[in-house]
Amino acid sequence: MQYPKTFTDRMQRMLGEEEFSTFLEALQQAPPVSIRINKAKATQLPGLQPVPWSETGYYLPTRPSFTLDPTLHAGAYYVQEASSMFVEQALRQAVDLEEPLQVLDLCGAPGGKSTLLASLISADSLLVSNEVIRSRASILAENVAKWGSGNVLVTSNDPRDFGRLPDFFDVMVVDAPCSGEGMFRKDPQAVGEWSEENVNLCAQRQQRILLDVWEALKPGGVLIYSTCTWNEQENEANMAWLSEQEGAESINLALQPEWGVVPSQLKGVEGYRFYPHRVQGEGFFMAVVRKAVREEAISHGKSRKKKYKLSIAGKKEQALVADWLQRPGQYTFVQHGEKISAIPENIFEAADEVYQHLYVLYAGTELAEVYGKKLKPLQGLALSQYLDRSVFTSAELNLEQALRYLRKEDTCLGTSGNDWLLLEYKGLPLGWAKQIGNRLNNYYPKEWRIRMELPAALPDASLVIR
Ligand SMILES: C[S@@+](CC[C@H](N)C(=O)[O-])C[C@H]1O[C@@H](n2cnc3c(N)ncnc32)[C@H](O)[C@@H]1O
Repeated sequence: MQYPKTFTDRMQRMLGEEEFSTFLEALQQAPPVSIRINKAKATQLPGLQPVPWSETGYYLPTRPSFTLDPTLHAGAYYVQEASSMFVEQALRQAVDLEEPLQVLDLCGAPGGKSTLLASLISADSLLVSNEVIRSRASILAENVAKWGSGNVLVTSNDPRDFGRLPDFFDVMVVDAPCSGEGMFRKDPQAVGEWSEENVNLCAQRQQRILLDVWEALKPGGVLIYSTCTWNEQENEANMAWLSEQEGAESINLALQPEWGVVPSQLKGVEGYRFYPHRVQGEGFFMAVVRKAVREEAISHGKSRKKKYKLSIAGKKEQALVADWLQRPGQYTFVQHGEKISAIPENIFEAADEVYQHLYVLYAGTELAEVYGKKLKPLQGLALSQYLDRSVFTSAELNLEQALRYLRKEDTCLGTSGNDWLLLEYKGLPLGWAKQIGNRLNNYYPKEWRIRMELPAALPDASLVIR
């Protein structure tokens, strides 16, 4: 692979002659494959090598066909590049995760950081997972629903819209769009798209994004900034600029030497660099800063609102869905058109505030759609970590049946009746089917279906154990 000369010259200056050659060698190696498991759905994987800075990340010895593993579709794990799991250290070291928090993941799609954040924050915390590009926001909503934590709102707004929520978030993750130098090994197309001019454009865009959302961070709140590129402009220089411009203070993280993470400093702000010859992972940069606390705290409209944007579901509808989730008393059931969703009661006020100002695509746990006097259970419920499975009739599928179901093919299990059936694979719910006599109607969401043709021989590729 040929890399642009301005890029290699800069990396050589940055790393020095000797280290630069090991760096170039590492770029020729196959990228490692890693996953992060959803502890609420799957157990730890003792046979696999852990990602050192993550409690739930593992390396796989080879790349399986993830599409053919129904447990991935069940939200039991997420395929995530190992370096980016380092966000976990920022959360664990710089934030009190026991506290109820309002967290924003600004550049959220496809959902690697969001699903990680959802696993780390407490059940009383709200995660707003945003993605400005609408088509990508739908993929984000799909991955959030599969993860099933129920305390996430997926929004699709431009960063500037967050100015409507001043001093709202305790924590913000800005995993900014960047020039992607750290992805050169994994994605050769990134090499073709790279230019010095694009680096400058990215750096300017990142500054704009940071300024746009800064107002939404509470004084004393924590910003986690990351990119998957190595040039200083998009990384340390942007953080130093933010610190000068807005008085942000650097938060320094404790590093284990064996991790191989390289700390960097510019104008008092510390950053963390990931190089493929030092870590098992792709190129990555992260820095953590705290917004200065103002002398005078500004009141931010905590007074009780008169009119809520969210509508509470009718008593009749609430009674029908109330026992579908474990601990139903902890939720507020809301209705939007035909759809009934559950929002944890403790985050209802904050969720409503988000609804007042942003475009919300997915909220909490989508439970059911009302049709006539009946309810149709929704995919969000099947994948919820809090689904009360004892309420529904379920059926275990074998691998081929599970994959055919996920392809949205018609399925026949030799059952009969007219119930809703929760279809499972290895004890993990995949979705719903409706029995009509001895026929089964497949209710898997059509936008989520597997499009790949099934191979003649199906290997049991499932990675996790329930
Ligand atoms: C590095 S990716 C995010 C990856 C994601 N955080 C994850 O861990 O899966 C950057 C995201 O920023 C979005 N984006 C592009 N332009 C943007 C802009 N002007 N403001 C905010 N986000 C933008 C992209 O669509 C992309 O999804």
